[in-house]
Amino acid sequence: MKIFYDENIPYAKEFFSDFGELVPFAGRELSAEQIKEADVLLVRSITKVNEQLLHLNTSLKFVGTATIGFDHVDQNYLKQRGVVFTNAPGCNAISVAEYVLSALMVMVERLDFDLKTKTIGIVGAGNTGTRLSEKLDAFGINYLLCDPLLEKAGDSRTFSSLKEILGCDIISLHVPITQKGDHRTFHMFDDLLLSELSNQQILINSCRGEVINNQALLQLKKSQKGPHIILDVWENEPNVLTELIPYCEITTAHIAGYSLEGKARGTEMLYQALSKLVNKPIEKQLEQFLPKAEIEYGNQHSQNELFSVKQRVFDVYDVRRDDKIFREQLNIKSFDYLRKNYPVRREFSALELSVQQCWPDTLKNLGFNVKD
Ligand SMILES: NC(=O)C1=CN([C@@H]2O[C@H](COP(=O)(O)OP(=O)(O)OC[C@H]3O[C@@H](n4cnc5c(N)ncnc54)[C@H](O)[C@@H]3O)[C@@H](O)[C@H]2O)C=CC1
Ligand SMILES: O=C(O)C(=O)[C@H](O)COP(=O)(O)O
Repeated sequence: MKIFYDENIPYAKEFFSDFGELVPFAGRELSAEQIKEADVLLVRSITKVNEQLLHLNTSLKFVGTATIGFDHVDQNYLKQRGVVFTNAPGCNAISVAEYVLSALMVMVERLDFDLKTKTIGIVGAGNTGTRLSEKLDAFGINYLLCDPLLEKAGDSRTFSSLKEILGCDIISLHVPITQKGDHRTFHMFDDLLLSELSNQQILINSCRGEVINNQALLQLKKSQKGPHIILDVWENEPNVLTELIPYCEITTAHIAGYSLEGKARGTEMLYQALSKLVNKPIEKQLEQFLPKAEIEYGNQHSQNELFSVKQRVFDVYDVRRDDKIFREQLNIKSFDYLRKNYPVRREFSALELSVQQCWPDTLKNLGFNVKD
Protein backbone atom coordinates (compact mmCIF):
# COMPACT_ATOMS: atom_id res chain seq x y z
CA MET A 1 0.00 0.00 0.00
CA LYS A 2 1.33 3.45 -0.95
CA ILE A 3 0.51 6.11 1.60
CA PHE A 4 1.10 9.74 0.69
CA TYR A 5 1.11 12.05 3.70
CA ASP A 6 1.58 15.78 4.30
CA GLU A 7 5.00 16.34 5.89
CA ASN A 8 3.27 18.51 8.53
CA ILE A 9 1.33 15.54 9.98
CA PRO A 10 3.11 14.67 13.24
CA TYR A 11 3.82 11.02 14.12
CA ALA A 12 2.80 9.87 10.62
CA LYS A 13 5.72 7.42 10.48
CA GLU A 14 5.01 6.12 13.98
CA PHE A 15 1.36 5.45 13.23
CA PHE A 16 1.43 4.35 9.58
CA SER A 17 4.76 2.63 8.89
CA ASP A 18 3.19 -0.85 9.31
CA PHE A 19 0.66 -0.17 6.56
CA GLY A 20 3.06 0.07 3.64
CA GLU A 21 5.32 2.51 1.85
CA LEU A 22 5.18 6.09 3.18
CA VAL A 23 5.71 9.06 0.88
CA PRO A 24 5.80 12.58 2.41
CA PHE A 25 4.78 15.65 0.41
CA ALA A 26 4.59 19.44 0.85
CA GLY A 27 0.90 20.28 1.28
CA ARG A 28 0.58 23.14 -1.18
CA GLU A 29 2.81 21.60 -3.84
CA LEU A 30 1.19 18.20 -4.33
CA SER A 31 0.47 17.48 -8.01
CA ALA A 32 -1.75 14.98 -9.82
CA GLU A 33 1.35 13.39 -11.37
CA GLN A 34 2.99 12.96 -7.97
CA ILE A 35 0.12 11.04 -6.40
CA LYS A 36 -1.12 9.00 -9.31
CA GLU A 37 -0.12 5.77 -7.58
CA ALA A 38 -1.37 6.57 -4.09
CA ASP A 39 -3.67 4.11 -2.31
CA VAL A 40 -4.06 6.36 0.69
CA LEU A 41 -3.83 10.14 0.89
CA LEU A 42 -3.42 11.92 4.23
CA VAL A 43 -3.70 15.70 4.03
CA ARG A 44 -4.00 18.86 6.07
CA SER A 45 -6.19 21.86 5.26
CA ILE A 46 -3.87 23.40 2.67
CA THR A 47 -4.25 20.62 0.08
CA LYS A 48 -7.27 20.91 -2.21
CA VAL A 49 -8.53 17.39 -2.75
CA ASN A 50 -10.62 17.33 -5.90
CA GLU A 51 -10.84 15.98 -9.43
CA GLN A 52 -7.97 18.20 -10.56
CA LEU A 53 -5.66 16.55 -8.04
CA LEU A 54 -6.92 13.00 -8.42
CA HIS A 55 -7.79 12.55 -12.11
CA LEU A 56 -4.62 10.57 -12.89
CA ASN A 57 -5.08 8.24 -9.94
CA THR A 58 -7.05 5.00 -10.24
CA SER A 59 -5.95 3.25 -7.07
CA LEU A 60 -7.05 5.60 -4.28
CA LYS A 61 -9.13 3.98 -1.53
CA PHE A 62 -8.89 6.34 1.41
CA VAL A 63 -8.49 10.07 1.98
CA GLY A 64 -8.08 11.44 5.48
CA THR A 65 -7.58 15.01 6.64
CA ALA A 66 -5.92 15.37 10.04
CA THR A 67 -8.05 18.46 10.67
CA ILE A 68 -11.52 19.36 11.87
CA GLY A 69 -12.40 21.50 8.85
CA PHE A 70 -12.94 19.76 5.51
CA ASP A 71 -13.83 22.66 3.21
CA HIS A 72 -10.70 21.78 1.17
CA VAL A 73 -12.11 18.36 0.20
CA ASP A 74 -14.60 17.69 -2.59
CA GLN A 75 -16.53 14.99 -0.80
CA ASN A 76 -19.03 14.48 -3.62
CA TYR A 77 -16.21 13.67 -5.99
CA LEU A 78 -14.69 11.17 -3.56
CA LYS A 79 -18.10 9.57 -3.04
CA GLN A 80 -18.62 9.17 -6.79
CA ARG A 81 -15.23 7.49 -6.97
CA GLY A 82 -16.03 5.21 -4.01
CA VAL A 83 -13.12 6.62 -2.01
CA VAL A 84 -13.62 6.50 1.76
CA PHE A 85 -13.15 9.89 3.42
CA THR A 86 -12.71 10.95 7.01
CA ASN A 87 -11.78 14.12 8.85
CA ALA A 88 -10.75 14.32 12.49
CA PRO A 89 -13.73 15.88 14.31
CA GLY A 90 -12.81 17.50 17.57
CA CYS A 91 -9.10 16.64 17.32
CA ASN A 92 -7.87 20.15 18.09
CA ALA A 93 -10.98 21.60 19.75
CA ILE A 94 -9.25 21.82 23.16
CA SER A 95 -6.33 23.61 21.54
CA VAL A 96 -8.62 26.22 19.97
CA ALA A 97 -10.49 26.73 23.26
CA GLU A 98 -7.16 27.22 25.08
CA TYR A 99 -6.05 29.70 22.41
CA VAL A 100 -9.22 31.72 23.04
CA LEU A 101 -8.76 31.56 26.81
CA SER A 102 -5.14 32.71 26.53
CA ALA A 103 -6.23 35.58 24.25
CA LEU A 104 -8.91 36.57 26.78
CA MET A 105 -6.30 36.66 29.56
CA VAL A 106 -4.11 38.93 27.44
CA MET A 107 -7.07 41.27 26.89
CA VAL A 108 -7.84 41.25 30.63
CA GLU A 109 -4.30 42.51 31.26
CA ARG A 110 -4.34 44.98 28.41
CA LEU A 111 -7.76 46.55 28.95
CA ASP A 112 -7.92 45.94 32.70
CA PHE A 113 -11.41 44.44 33.06
CA ASP A 114 -12.94 41.69 35.17
CA LEU A 115 -13.72 38.76 32.90
CA LYS A 116 -16.41 37.56 35.30
CA THR A 117 -18.52 40.64 34.59
CA LYS A 118 -18.47 40.00 30.84
CA THR A 119 -20.64 37.84 28.60
CA ILE A 120 -19.11 35.89 25.76
CA GLY A 121 -21.11 35.11 22.65
CA ILE A 122 -20.07 31.82 21.08
CA VAL A 123 -21.12 31.46 17.45
CA GLY A 124 -21.10 27.76 16.52
CA ALA A 125 -21.66 25.34 19.39
CA GLY A 126 -20.02 22.25 17.89
CA ASN A 127 -16.77 20.74 19.11
CA THR A 128 -14.69 23.88 19.57
CA GLY A 129 -17.56 26.09 20.75
CA THR A 130 -18.52 23.45 23.29
CA ARG A 131 -14.97 22.97 24.60
CA LEU A 132 -14.77 26.74 25.04
CA SER A 133 -18.11 26.86 26.86
CA GLU A 134 -16.92 24.11 29.23
CA LYS A 135 -13.83 26.11 30.10
CA LEU A 136 -15.94 29.22 30.67
CA ASP A 137 -18.25 27.16 32.92
CA ALA A 138 -15.21 25.99 34.86
CA PHE A 139 -14.26 29.58 35.48
CA GLY A 140 -17.78 30.89 36.10
CA ILE A 141 -17.91 33.17 33.08
CA ASN A 142 -21.24 33.98 31.41
CA TYR A 143 -21.77 33.02 27.80
CA LEU A 144 -24.46 32.70 25.17
CA LEU A 145 -24.49 30.07 22.44
CA CYS A 146 -25.69 30.65 18.89
CA ASP A 147 -26.14 27.63 16.65
CA PRO A 148 -29.43 27.59 14.72
CA LEU A 149 -28.60 24.22 13.16
CA LEU A 150 -28.09 22.46 16.49
CA GLU A 151 -31.07 24.29 17.94
CA LYS A 152 -33.25 23.00 15.10
CA ALA A 153 -31.84 19.50 15.54
CA GLY A 154 -33.11 19.46 19.15
CA ASP A 155 -29.88 20.07 21.09
CA SER A 156 -31.03 20.57 24.68
CA ARG A 157 -28.82 23.58 25.47
CA THR A 158 -30.23 27.12 25.50
CA PHE A 159 -29.51 29.04 22.32
CA SER A 160 -29.52 32.72 21.41
CA SER A 161 -29.99 34.49 18.11
CA LEU A 162 -27.11 36.12 16.26
CA LYS A 163 -28.71 39.46 17.11
CA GLU A 164 -28.40 38.66 20.82
CA ILE A 165 -24.80 37.56 20.31
CA LEU A 166 -24.01 40.93 18.75
CA GLY A 167 -24.82 42.51 22.12
CA CYS A 168 -22.20 40.41 23.97
CA ASP A 169 -19.00 41.99 25.31
CA ILE A 170 -16.87 39.37 23.57
CA ILE A 171 -17.75 37.34 20.47
CA SER A 172 -15.88 34.18 19.51
CA LEU A 173 -16.48 32.48 16.15
CA HIS A 174 -16.46 28.68 15.80
CA VAL A 175 -18.36 27.87 12.61
CA PRO A 176 -17.32 25.98 9.49
CA ILE A 177 -17.09 27.96 6.26
CA THR A 178 -20.21 27.44 4.15
CA GLN A 179 -21.08 29.21 0.91
CA LYS A 180 -24.81 28.63 0.64
CA GLY A 181 -28.00 27.96 2.55
CA ASP A 182 -29.93 29.86 5.20
CA HIS A 183 -27.04 29.71 7.63
CA ARG A 184 -24.13 30.28 5.31
CA THR A 185 -21.08 31.61 7.10
CA PHE A 186 -19.10 33.12 4.20
CA HIS A 187 -18.84 36.84 5.08
CA MET A 188 -21.30 36.31 7.94
CA PHE A 189 -19.56 39.34 9.47
CA ASP A 190 -19.90 41.74 6.54
CA ASP A 191 -19.66 45.54 6.61
CA LEU A 192 -23.22 45.90 7.87
CA LEU A 193 -22.88 43.49 10.74
CA LEU A 194 -19.39 44.69 11.67
CA SER A 195 -20.66 48.26 11.86
CA GLU A 196 -23.11 47.19 14.59
CA LEU A 197 -20.20 46.38 16.92
CA SER A 198 -18.80 49.02 19.25
CA ASN A 199 -15.21 49.81 20.13
CA GLN A 200 -15.83 48.34 23.61
CA GLN A 201 -16.39 44.84 22.23
CA ILE A 202 -13.89 42.12 21.35
CA LEU A 203 -14.26 39.93 18.25
CA ILE A 204 -12.24 36.73 18.01
CA ASN A 205 -11.98 34.66 14.83
CA SER A 206 -10.26 31.30 15.14
CA CYS A 207 -12.41 29.33 12.68
CA ARG A 208 -12.06 30.33 9.01
CA GLY A 209 -10.86 33.69 7.70
CA GLU A 210 -13.70 34.08 5.20
CA VAL A 211 -16.30 34.27 7.98
CA ILE A 212 -15.28 37.94 8.36
CA ASN A 213 -15.03 40.22 5.34
CA ASN A 214 -11.43 41.32 5.96
CA GLN A 215 -11.59 44.34 3.63
CA ALA A 216 -14.73 45.59 5.36
CA LEU A 217 -13.04 45.09 8.73
CA LEU A 218 -9.99 47.03 7.56
CA GLN A 219 -12.13 49.95 6.34
CA LEU A 220 -14.01 50.03 9.65
CA LYS A 221 -10.81 49.98 11.71
CA LYS A 222 -9.27 52.65 9.50
CA SER A 223 -12.19 54.90 10.39
CA GLN A 224 -11.26 54.28 14.05
CA LYS A 225 -14.42 52.32 14.70
CA GLY A 226 -15.20 48.69 15.36
CA PRO A 227 -14.32 46.19 18.08
CA HIS A 228 -10.95 45.01 19.38
CA ILE A 229 -9.88 42.26 16.99
CA ILE A 230 -8.15 38.94 17.55
CA LEU A 231 -7.46 37.03 14.34
CA ASP A 232 -5.95 33.59 13.98
CA VAL A 233 -7.46 32.99 10.55
CA TRP A 234 -7.48 35.20 7.48
CA GLU A 235 -9.25 35.55 4.20
CA ASN A 236 -7.28 34.14 1.32
CA GLU A 237 -4.54 32.38 3.31
CA PRO A 238 -1.58 32.26 2.83
CA ASN A 239 -1.88 35.73 1.21
CA VAL A 240 -3.23 37.63 4.15
CA LEU A 241 -4.30 41.27 4.18
CA THR A 242 -1.19 42.50 5.99
CA GLU A 243 -2.58 46.03 6.21
CA LEU A 244 -5.08 44.74 8.75
CA ILE A 245 -2.43 43.45 11.19
CA PRO A 246 -1.62 46.76 12.95
CA TYR A 247 -5.32 47.28 13.65
CA CYS A 248 -5.59 43.98 15.54
CA GLU A 249 -4.84 43.26 19.19
CA ILE A 250 -3.62 39.72 18.58
CA THR A 251 -2.68 38.16 15.25
CA THR A 252 -1.48 34.63 14.56
CA ALA A 253 -0.85 32.34 11.60
CA HIS A 254 -3.82 29.93 11.79
CA ILE A 255 -2.29 28.07 14.71
CA ALA A 256 -5.15 28.06 17.24
CA GLY A 257 -5.44 24.31 16.75
CA TYR A 258 -1.70 23.67 16.74
CA SER A 259 -1.10 22.22 20.20
CA LEU A 260 1.05 19.12 19.87
CA GLU A 261 -1.79 17.07 21.34
CA GLY A 262 -4.32 18.60 18.93
CA LYS A 263 -2.29 17.87 15.83
CA ALA A 264 -1.27 14.42 16.99
CA ARG A 265 -4.86 13.51 17.90
CA GLY A 266 -5.72 14.25 14.27
CA THR A 267 -3.09 11.74 13.14
CA GLU A 268 -4.35 9.15 15.62
CA MET A 269 -7.93 9.56 14.39
CA LEU A 270 -6.82 8.89 10.80
CA TYR A 271 -4.85 5.86 12.00
CA GLN A 272 -8.00 4.52 13.68
CA ALA A 273 -10.12 5.14 10.56
CA LEU A 274 -7.62 3.48 8.20
CA SER A 275 -7.15 0.52 10.57
CA LYS A 276 -10.91 0.00 10.55
CA LEU A 277 -11.04 0.17 6.76
CA VAL A 278 -8.32 -2.46 6.27
CA ASN A 279 -9.39 -4.57 9.28
CA LYS A 280 -6.20 -4.01 11.22
CA PRO A 281 -6.34 -4.09 15.04
CA ILE A 282 -5.74 -0.77 16.81
CA GLU A 283 -2.36 -1.29 18.44
CA LYS A 284 -1.03 2.23 18.79
CA GLN A 285 -2.05 5.13 20.92
CA LEU A 286 -1.05 8.74 20.98
CA GLU A 287 0.21 8.55 24.57
CA GLN A 288 3.02 6.23 23.39
CA PHE A 289 4.52 9.02 21.31
CA LEU A 290 3.82 12.28 23.14
CA PRO A 291 6.93 13.49 24.99
CA LYS A 292 6.72 14.55 28.63
CA ALA A 293 6.03 18.26 28.69
CA GLU A 294 8.80 20.58 29.79
CA ILE A 295 6.83 23.50 31.07
CA GLU A 296 8.39 26.04 33.37
CA TYR A 297 5.96 26.56 36.13
CA GLY A 298 5.87 30.11 37.51
CA ASN A 299 5.66 30.57 41.26
CA GLN A 300 3.16 33.41 41.38
CA HIS A 301 0.20 32.33 43.48
CA SER A 302 -2.63 34.46 44.63
CA GLN A 303 -5.87 34.36 46.52
CA ASN A 304 -7.20 36.22 43.48
CA GLU A 305 -8.72 33.56 41.24
CA LEU A 306 -8.37 35.46 37.97
CA PHE A 307 -4.73 36.31 38.68
CA SER A 308 -3.87 32.69 39.60
CA VAL A 309 -5.60 31.19 36.60
CA LYS A 310 -4.03 33.76 34.27
CA GLN A 311 -0.55 32.79 35.49
CA ARG A 312 -1.15 29.08 34.97
CA VAL A 313 -2.67 29.67 31.52
CA PHE A 314 0.38 31.72 30.51
CA ASP A 315 2.72 29.06 31.97
CA VAL A 316 1.37 26.65 29.39
CA TYR A 317 0.44 28.97 26.55
CA ASP A 318 0.87 32.70 26.19
CA VAL A 319 -0.56 33.66 22.79
CA ARG A 320 1.63 36.81 22.82
CA ARG A 321 4.53 34.53 21.84
CA ASP A 322 2.77 33.65 18.58
CA ASP A 323 1.51 37.19 18.00
CA LYS A 324 5.10 38.48 18.29
CA ILE A 325 6.45 35.88 15.87
CA PHE A 326 3.68 36.70 13.40
CA ARG A 327 4.20 40.47 13.48
CA GLU A 328 8.00 40.28 13.39
CA GLN A 329 8.47 37.48 10.90
CA LEU A 330 5.59 37.49 8.43
CA ASN A 331 7.47 39.87 6.11
CA ILE A 332 10.64 37.77 6.29
CA LYS A 333 9.23 34.24 6.31
CA SER A 334 6.03 33.09 4.66
CA PHE A 335 2.70 32.38 6.37
CA ASP A 336 3.18 28.69 5.62
CA TYR A 337 6.74 28.73 6.96
CA LEU A 338 5.52 30.10 10.30
CA ARG A 339 2.93 27.32 10.48
CA LYS A 340 5.30 24.54 9.45
CA ASN A 341 7.91 25.67 11.95
CA TYR A 342 5.51 26.32 14.78
CA PRO A 343 7.24 25.99 18.17
CA VAL A 344 5.97 23.21 20.40
CA ARG A 345 2.89 24.12 22.35
CA ARG A 346 1.17 21.83 24.83
CA GLU A 347 -2.34 21.74 26.24
CA PHE A 348 -3.26 22.64 29.85
CA SER A 349 -3.45 18.92 30.65
CA ALA A 350 0.33 18.66 30.16
CA LEU A 351 0.98 20.81 33.23
CA GLU A 352 0.99 18.79 36.46
CA LEU A 353 -0.08 20.90 39.40
CA SER A 354 -0.30 20.05 43.07
CA VAL A 355 -3.66 20.19 44.78
CA GLN A 356 -1.94 22.44 47.36
CA GLN A 357 -1.85 25.29 44.94
CA CYS A 358 -4.48 28.05 44.89
CA TRP A 359 -7.76 27.38 43.11
CA PRO A 360 -7.16 23.66 42.40
CA ASP A 361 -10.78 22.95 41.46
CA THR A 362 -11.01 25.78 38.97
CA LEU A 363 -7.71 24.72 37.39
CA LYS A 364 -8.77 21.07 37.24
CA ASN A 365 -12.06 21.99 35.58
CA LEU A 366 -10.17 24.14 33.10
CA GLY A 367 -8.25 21.04 32.04
CA PHE A 368 -5.00 21.30 34.07
CA ASN A 369 -3.62 18.06 35.47
CA VAL A 370 -4.12 18.65 39.19
CA LYS A 371 -2.66 15.79 41.24
CA ASP A 372 -4.00 14.89 44.69
N1 LIG B 1 -7.89 27.99 13.74
C1 LIG B 1 -7.73 26.70 13.80
O1 LIG B 1 -6.61 26.24 13.97
C2 LIG B 1 -8.90 25.80 13.71
C3 LIG B 1 -10.05 26.16 13.04
N2 LIG B 1 -11.12 25.29 12.99
C4 LIG B 1 -12.32 25.73 12.27
O2 LIG B 1 -13.37 25.86 13.23
C5 LIG B 1 -14.55 25.31 12.67
C6 LIG B 1 -15.43 24.82 13.77
O3 LIG B 1 -14.84 23.69 14.37
P1 LIG B 1 -15.70 22.66 15.21
O4 LIG B 1 -16.41 23.35 16.31
O5 LIG B 1 -14.83 21.57 15.61
O6 LIG B 1 -16.73 22.18 14.14
P2 LIG B 1 -18.11 21.49 14.40
O7 LIG B 1 -18.58 20.98 13.09
O8 LIG B 1 -18.02 20.53 15.54
O9 LIG B 1 -19.05 22.70 14.87
C7 LIG B 1 -19.41 23.76 14.04
C8 LIG B 1 -20.78 24.23 14.50
O10 LIG B 1 -21.10 25.43 13.78
C9 LIG B 1 -22.51 25.40 13.58
N3 LIG B 1 -22.89 26.33 12.54
C10 LIG B 1 -22.85 26.20 11.19
N4 LIG B 1 -23.31 27.31 10.61
C11 LIG B 1 -23.64 28.17 11.60
C12 LIG B 1 -24.16 29.49 11.63
N5 LIG B 1 -24.45 30.16 10.51
N6 LIG B 1 -24.35 30.08 12.83
C13 LIG B 1 -24.08 29.44 13.98
N7 LIG B 1 -23.61 28.17 14.02
C14 LIG B 1 -23.38 27.56 12.85
C15 LIG B 1 -22.81 23.96 13.23
O11 LIG B 1 -24.16 23.65 13.44
C16 LIG B 1 -21.88 23.21 14.19
O12 LIG B 1 -22.53 22.86 15.38
C17 LIG B 1 -14.07 24.20 11.72
O13 LIG B 1 -14.99 23.97 10.70
C18 LIG B 1 -12.79 24.74 11.20
O14 LIG B 1 -13.05 25.44 10.01
C19 LIG B 1 -11.09 24.10 13.62
C20 LIG B 1 -9.99 23.70 14.30
C21 LIG B 1 -8.78 24.48 14.35
O1 LIG C 1 -8.58 21.49 12.01
C1 LIG C 1 -8.80 22.50 11.33
O2 LIG C 1 -9.86 22.68 10.71
C2 LIG C 1 -7.78 23.55 11.25
O3 LIG C 1 -8.06 24.68 10.96
C3 LIG C 1 -6.38 23.13 11.47
O4 LIG C 1 -5.78 23.73 12.56
C4 LIG C 1 -5.67 23.43 10.19
O5 LIG C 1 -4.35 23.03 10.23
P1 LIG C 1 -3.59 22.74 8.85
O6 LIG C 1 -4.26 21.58 8.26
O7 LIG C 1 -3.79 23.91 7.96
O8 LIG C 1 -2.20 22.46 9.22
